[in-house]
Amino acid sequence: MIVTIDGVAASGKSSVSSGVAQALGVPYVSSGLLYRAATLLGLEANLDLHDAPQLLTLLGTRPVHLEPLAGGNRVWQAGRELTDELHSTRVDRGVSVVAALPEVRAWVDAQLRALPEPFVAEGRDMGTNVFPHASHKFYLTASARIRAERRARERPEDVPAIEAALQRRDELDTVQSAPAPDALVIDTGPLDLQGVIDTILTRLR
Ligand SMILES: Nc1ncnc2c1ncn2[C@@H]1O[C@H](COP(=O)(O)OP(=O)(O)O)[C@@H](O)[C@H]1O
Ligand SMILES: Nc1ccn([C@H]2C[C@H](O)[C@@H](COP(=O)(O)OP(=O)(O)O)O2)c(=O)n1
Repeated sequence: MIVTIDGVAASGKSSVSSGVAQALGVPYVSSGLLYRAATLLGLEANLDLHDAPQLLTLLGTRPVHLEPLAGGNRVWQAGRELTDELHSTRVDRGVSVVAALPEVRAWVDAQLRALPEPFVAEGRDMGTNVFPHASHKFYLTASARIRAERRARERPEDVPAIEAALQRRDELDTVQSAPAPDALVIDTGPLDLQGVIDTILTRLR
């Protein structure tokens, strides 16, 4: 069984997926972390993030491994854990450029499709492109202001700056961010985290 939870940036995908996965007793898979890891390694190597061949060569020589756990995903590059460095502002700024490269998307998709079922997969195109055969699909939304207010509780930046960065990323990610036609779209604005998790679990049962 595969459950997909897609949605815009900071809509609650990873928190909701973790809650749903724990209730189901299965791992969740955070696909965005692989795009973030590719971005971090590219930045550290001083690569032009638009340069797909160079990035793919780098990822070939420094393989990245995603560890999907129900409580939280971890990302490794050989013996080095990258997880804590993947949500920095510089990775946020670069990741949409890297995620727009078809070669990088193919690199991510191959890793995701090799994972053993069952799991909950979250990202942008889990229900449309990567797992179109998934049994249950969800798509999370909320206004940019509400999402920025939620993120501001995690980061030392003010709400207008986060809101502007989220809107910029929404625009850059539009191509791969459409909901699957068979996805249930949930406006998370009026709901708390548990409310979103319960909406999904009710639908699954
Ligand atoms: N429905 C909700 N109500 C309130 N806060 C939420 C809700 N969903 C998510 N959050 C909070 O918003 C922040 C962003 O959620 P996160 O799961 O990281 O989103 P994403 O994976 O889509 O970027 C987190 O601090 C999370 O706890
Ligand atoms: N399946 C996916 C997952 C993420 N991406 C892109 C889009 C986002 O800008 C980045 C980071 O995704 P991530 O889900 O970690 O980002 P947010 O938590 O939503 O801010 O990767 C994608 O294109 N396709």
